[in-house]
Amino acid sequence: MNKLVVNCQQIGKVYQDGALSTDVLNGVDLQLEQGEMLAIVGSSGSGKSTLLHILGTLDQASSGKMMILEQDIAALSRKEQAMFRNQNLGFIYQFHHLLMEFTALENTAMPLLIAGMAAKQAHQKAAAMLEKVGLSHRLNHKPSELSGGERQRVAIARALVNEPALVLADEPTGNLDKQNALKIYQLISELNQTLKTSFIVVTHDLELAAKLNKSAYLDEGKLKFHQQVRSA
Ligand SMILES: Nc1ncnc2c1ncn2[C@@H]1O[C@H](COP(=O)(O)OP(=O)(O)OP(=O)(O)O)[C@@H](O)[C@H]1O
Repeated sequence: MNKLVVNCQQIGKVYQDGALSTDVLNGVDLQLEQGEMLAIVGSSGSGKSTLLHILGTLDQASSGKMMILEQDIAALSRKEQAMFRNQNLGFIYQFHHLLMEFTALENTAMPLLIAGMAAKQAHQKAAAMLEKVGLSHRLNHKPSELSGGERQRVAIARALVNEPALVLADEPTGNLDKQNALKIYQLISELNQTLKTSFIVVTHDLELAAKLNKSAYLDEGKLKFHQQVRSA
């Protein structure tokens, strides 16, 4: 068995707002091996984004145990968690969240600069990653000068530039037409094959979900797995 990138046991999440308490997750178990790609589907409000935020160490579970890359996340301070995120995790959102005043190259280099890499080396790595996503001819374009699909590819390049072991994607194709959505899937799949990156993808797109190694749906606060559709 490959290394476990995610190992969660009985994750629970209750949002508490004064007297109002909302039970969202209620015993999520999840194991993901290095290089696996998991799709999570589920109805609106079932807790998909909540789970993704917890897995991304951006929010805390109310109960349960979570190991990411064999690290007990609860044992880390907030500062250590931020460093852990920067070094090990990548994030892709439905809306790209690129910085509008910066070019594709500068946006992509950002995680490396934050990690302390020298600007020249960071820009070289960013350019190489933008080439992988087919954008070497758009390095100096700002987000407003790129198409929707191109912006999403920059966001993917930025998520992958520091070679994270795990990428968490929230509706990565939700904002794209069918053709661009397919291109994004192909890109994710290629990067998964070449870099052995693991992906957890929250999506409403059942066609996309069916293409990944594993898929599960969130229901009544628990993850229920569909039969594995293809091996890693
Ligand atoms: N900060 C919060 N405080 C209280 N309740 C919250 C909070 N954040 C989310 N919720 C509730 O938790 C539930 C799950 O929300 P979440 O955003 O995780 O669902 P989702 O499955 O991602 O939905 P969608 O597919 O519509 O994006 C919802 O009922 C939501 O109202």
